[in-house]
Amino acid sequence: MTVEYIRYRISGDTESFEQAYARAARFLARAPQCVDYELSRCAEEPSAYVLRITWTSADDHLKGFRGGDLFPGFLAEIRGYIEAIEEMRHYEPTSVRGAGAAVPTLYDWGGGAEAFERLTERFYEKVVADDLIGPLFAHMDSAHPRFVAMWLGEVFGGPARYTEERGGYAHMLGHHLGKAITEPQRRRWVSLLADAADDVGLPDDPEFRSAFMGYLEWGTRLAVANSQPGATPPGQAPVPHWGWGVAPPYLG
Ligand code: HEM
Repeated sequence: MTVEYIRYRISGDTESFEQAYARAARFLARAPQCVDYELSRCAEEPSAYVLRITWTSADDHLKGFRGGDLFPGFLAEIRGYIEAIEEMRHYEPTSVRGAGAAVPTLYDWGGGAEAFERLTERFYEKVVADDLIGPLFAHMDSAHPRFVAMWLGEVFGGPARYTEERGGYAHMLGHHLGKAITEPQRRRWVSLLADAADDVGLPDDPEFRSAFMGYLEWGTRLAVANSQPGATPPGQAPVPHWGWGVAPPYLG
């Protein structure tokens, strides 16, 4: 991915400039090389604008988009502003990136470490009593519920305790390899965890529960695939960080 920044200084009619870009943006929206775009206006100096376009790669932009069918229509809309460009360059994103705390993490919303520990305690009480998946956990460590709470906490935006104290993704993966988990077992696992979430009073608002269940659906499908005989999943990978998706809590 590459990020293109185009800085403009518009002398005169800024409204026409914004309207021209609103029309040009229709071509960006249809371009498979374009990840996203945003035109921002300077608050301190309203004649200054920055257009940010994320492209799948610089080559995709320069050869794919510029050489493709959409470019002539795009250019026709904004040709009159080429003289007003002060900078037009590609930037490679660095590893310094992240989200602030304006939106709470699922971990905080869910109630933090204590809530996830209550959840897994209750969950594994149900698991060991279950005829379909109980036998898989017959030899589980008594600290297992706490370890899984640490994993879930880290995934949902809490401290990286599973990585720091337990070995991260590679360790979690090692526990699933060769277990040959079946689809009915996966479903039961998800269903018992959802029941446990109700039992211990995890938030039941639609936003939290849909994000929570989304992760469980994703994670359990991976667990099934990785547990099959002969599966060769990547041995090292980052612990996923799950967010709210398209429906964060409505904060007014
Ligand atoms: C989102 C899905 C899942 C997550 C996040 C998850 C998480 C984990 C973690 C973190 C461990 C290792 C705990 C430790 O450090 O000791 C573990 C072990 C294990 N998991 Fe999962 N798991 C998932 C799905 C499943 C499913 C669907 C099954 C089977 C139905 C399963 C069966 C097991 C078993 C049998 C172990 C080893 C237990 C033992 O210590 O004997 N997991 N899981």
